[in-house]
Amino acid sequence: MTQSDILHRLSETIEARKQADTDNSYVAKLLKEGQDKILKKIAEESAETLMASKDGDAQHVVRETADLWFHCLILLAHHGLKPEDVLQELEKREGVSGIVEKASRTTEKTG
Ligand SMILES: N=c1c2ncn([C@@H]3O[C@H](COP(=O)(O)OP(=O)(O)OP(=O)(O)O)[C@@H](O)[C@H]3O)c2ncn1[C@@H]1O[C@H](COP(=O)(O)O)[C@@H](O)[C@H]1O
Repeated sequence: MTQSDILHRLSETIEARKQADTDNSYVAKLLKEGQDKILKKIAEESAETLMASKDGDAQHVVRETADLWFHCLILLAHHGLKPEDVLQELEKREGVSGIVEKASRTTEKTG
């Protein structure tokens, strides 16, 4: 078992929470509240990550990024997606420099 398996296990838990009692589950409650509430949490956790970074506290950055990733997993589940979909996208991009990718987009527009 690798450490990255936690993303898979957590997404399975989140998926199962679609049927769970909202009184006993934070995830079930947030999924029930819907997209706007999930997006609000992501905005909050993003802002908290920015503030932790500006404070220069590395362990605080880790905790806030965990909150942010966790809420992004809930957003993916809301859309019927899994972390594997994002990991696949990152794999597709592997080895392609952002500078090269951006240049190819510019050429597409002007060419
Ligand atoms: N990883 C997490 C996790 N990270 C953060 N959180 C919760 O996310 C919330 C983050 O919100 P905030 O930090 O803004 O705290 P808050 O002020 O209480 O937030 P509000 O909801 O009141 O706005 C807190 O309630 C945290 O406890 C998490 N809750 C659950 N998980 C995982 O999800 C699984 C399922 O959780 P339940 O659905 O609650 O059983 C758990 O077993 C864990 O593995």
